[in-house]
Amino acid sequence: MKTYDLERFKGITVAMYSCYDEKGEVSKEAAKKLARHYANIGVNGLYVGGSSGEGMLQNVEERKQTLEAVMEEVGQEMTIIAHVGAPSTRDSVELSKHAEQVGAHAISAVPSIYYRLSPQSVEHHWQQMIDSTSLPFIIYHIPQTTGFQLSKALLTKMAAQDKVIGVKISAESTFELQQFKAAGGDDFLVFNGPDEQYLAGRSIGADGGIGGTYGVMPELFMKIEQCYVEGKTEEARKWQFIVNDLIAELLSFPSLYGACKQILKLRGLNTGEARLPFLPVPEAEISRLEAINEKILSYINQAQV
Ligand SMILES: CC(=O)N[C@@H]([C@@H](O)[C@H](O)[C@H](O)CO)[C@@H](O)CC(=O)C(=O)O
Repeated sequence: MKTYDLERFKGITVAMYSCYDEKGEVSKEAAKKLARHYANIGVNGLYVGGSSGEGMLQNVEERKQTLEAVMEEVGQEMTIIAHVGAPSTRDSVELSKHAEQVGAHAISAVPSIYYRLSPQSVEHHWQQMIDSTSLPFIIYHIPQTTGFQLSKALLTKMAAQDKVIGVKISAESTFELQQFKAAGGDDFLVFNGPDEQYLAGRSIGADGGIGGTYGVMPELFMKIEQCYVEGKTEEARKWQFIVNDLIAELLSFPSLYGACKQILKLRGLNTGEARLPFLPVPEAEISRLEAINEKILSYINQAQV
């Protein structure tokens, strides 16, 4: 049995978008406002500095500032997972130590990116972070961006450590999710990554989900979760299908992050532009996005979680 409190990580965790000012610099103020918004809705946790959080497009200092803002605002109310993965092990360890200093509840990391690494290198990279703090560690498996295919053998080896409490799987295979859950065992958490298959992930063994599009409609994912827990399968499917149509529309913009951040802006939560190379919503497409925002708000109203 793991010695960490695993319950606190279950449920809906928003992969929080980055927050910048008008000059494109990290805005602690905007990050606090956004984090507060999610806390007020009743979201369980935040995943800070991951893919949606553009951690890989920020330097170490910017990543620290973002995490500090979130911890200062909601660190006592929500479960905060700090994504500390960086191309170099050195930066990843520095971010891990910082996450512990500011009180994050767990650290998480992708394998190092750009270079094609051996499983031994990735294991060593992760182990350096794990050994640098007393925090629990969540593996972030996203092979479509990192190019690293995590094997069941390496997952099983890592999961044997008390500190390695789970894996966030953004690969689109529920088979793999189920296999990783089986390999990790009952006291090993599996987080669904693809938002389009939250319900499928839960049904096949995920303990919760971490997702980027949750950021503009956490209430709808909380609704799916509520229906799932209450055994209302048909209703859960209905909401998942609604969410999927919305995600399909969001994915039709030049960048998903740009579209989601523009939606937040329409709601008075100005998080700045997505950082380049992620493109903002073109001026000519703003009215289409406004219509999508209205649709999402109307579904949120109907969901009433
Ligand atoms: C490949 C990818 O970026 N997947 C996203 C999803 O939230 C994704 O944006 C969503 O399912 C829409 O396709 C998450 O799994 C990533 C995530 O949670 C993160 O921001 O770290």
